[in-house]
Amino acid sequence: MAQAILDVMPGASTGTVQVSDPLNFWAGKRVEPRQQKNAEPVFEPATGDCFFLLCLIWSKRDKPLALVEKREKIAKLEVINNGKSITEALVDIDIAWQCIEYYAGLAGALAGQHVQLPGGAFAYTRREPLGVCVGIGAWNYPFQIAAWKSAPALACGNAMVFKPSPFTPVTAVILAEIYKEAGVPDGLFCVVQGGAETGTILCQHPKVAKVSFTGSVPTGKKVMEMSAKGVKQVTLELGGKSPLIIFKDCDLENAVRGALMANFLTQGQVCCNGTRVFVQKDIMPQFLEEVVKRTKAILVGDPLLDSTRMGALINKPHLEKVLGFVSQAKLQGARVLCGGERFVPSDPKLVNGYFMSPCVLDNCRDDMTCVKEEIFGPVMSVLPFDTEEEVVQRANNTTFGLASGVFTRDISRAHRVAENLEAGTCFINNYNISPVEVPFGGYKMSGFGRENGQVTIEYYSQLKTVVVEMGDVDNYF
Ligand SMILES: NC(=O)C1=CN([C@@H]2O[C@H](COP(=O)(O)OP(=O)(O)OC[C@H]3O[C@@H](n4cnc5c(N)ncnc54)[C@H](O)[C@@H]3O)[C@@H](O)[C@H]2O)C=CC1
Ligand SMILES: NCCCC(=O)O
Repeated sequence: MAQAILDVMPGASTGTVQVSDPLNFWAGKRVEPRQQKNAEPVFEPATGDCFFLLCLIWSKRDKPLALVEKREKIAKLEVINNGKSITEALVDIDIAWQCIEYYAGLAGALAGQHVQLPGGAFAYTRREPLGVCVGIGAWNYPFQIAAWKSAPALACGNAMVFKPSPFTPVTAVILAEIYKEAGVPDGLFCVVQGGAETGTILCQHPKVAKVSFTGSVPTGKKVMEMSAKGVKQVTLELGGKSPLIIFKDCDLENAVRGALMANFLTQGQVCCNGTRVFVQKDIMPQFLEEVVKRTKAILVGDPLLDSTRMGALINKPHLEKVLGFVSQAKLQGARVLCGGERFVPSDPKLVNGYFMSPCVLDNCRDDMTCVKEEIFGPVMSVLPFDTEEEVVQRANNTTFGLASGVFTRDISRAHRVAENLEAGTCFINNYNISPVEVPFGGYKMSGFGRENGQVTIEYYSQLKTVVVEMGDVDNYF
């Protein structure tokens, strides 16, 4: 069971862990897939070695041990599977735990409304579950995404079948076991492994009432299309190309920190990253000097070491894709101020890992591919601007709308810019913090629906109106 995986962890170091336990969770226990075919290797990003064989087809039809106690072990597994640094993985597990606590608390606060009607009649509303919800996760925050989707779903009385990304199948099943230990009835939270085919089966299943998806825009469109056929509700957390606007009156030190937070968490593989960094021309030289100095100082390497600040990208094709964006940016006239190359750590066991040096691009223009498309890697594009009006117009000139940020000491400007930016979140004088109390989700092609915050209850429940007559029926016939 989970212990089997978790018990190997105390002595674990990068390159030593092999996972052999089944990773599907059905009817209260780990189970092997019914058809053991199409096994695909899952690679450890830091070493490039296979550490698990995942069967992609699932044909099944038909006193709590706190998460906080398992925190470090889950974080280590997350690192081995995803490649992010242990420092970040621990934060991710904490956020997952806070999310579960938050919605467990909100469960008892679900309430309807009482409406008085003429003649003593009245009506009330009830929040009821939707039924079976499907969660489809991405590989950048495997455990956290499973928690963000399942916690509100279960709090509202639904069941959830969760499908992790086939690149990061390892930790969702541990969440299932934690729920079981906490008393969640068998079958209420299941984990099904697989890729597009499994995701399609889940989205098309007639007994599924809702799909909550995190991933790319093209796949999100397919999920929406399939769900539409069954009139299923959908939450879509898709990609982004978010603007971060830095005005000359900012606290420069904080703005630089914010730009790093906006670009380099999880090796830059974060949907809400502020990858278009607009800097007011007057402070461009100081900003670039400081941001480059700090970017060069980011320690890339073994993600299980406490000192490491940036680990490995998710897989080889993705690393090549990100490096390809940098090459294309150069061809289109961008200047690489630092990084943007494959990085080979000195530790021999990491030579085949998917590491790259974090990159800052200068001389960028709005029409460049690196400025228009989601790179999903550690690549920051810096763009100069003159006026507030101009920068807001340029910031909004994108089909995405997930997040945005502004650094300024002018409080009126900060709120005006926040109002005018077309994005689901605007950070003022910070970036990429994820308090569970705060709704998270997109505008435009970054999706719709929300995760986190009280409002998410509305996306995992339906409202029933009960009308009560206290007198005689008024009969027209
Ligand atoms: N919004 C975000 O947080 C994320 C965005 N991305 C973006 O997407 C790009 C591609 O990454 P992928 O992992 O291939 O993303 P993807 O969007 O294809 O996959 C996300 C999830 O959807 C599942 N899936 C794939 N095809 C499906 C289908 N037809 N029906 C139902 N489920 C399906 C996958 O198995 C995975 O669990 C990345 O390079 C990045 O730009 C990737 C991960 C997270
Ligand atoms: N902690 C932020 C998660 C955002 C994302 O899913 O990419």
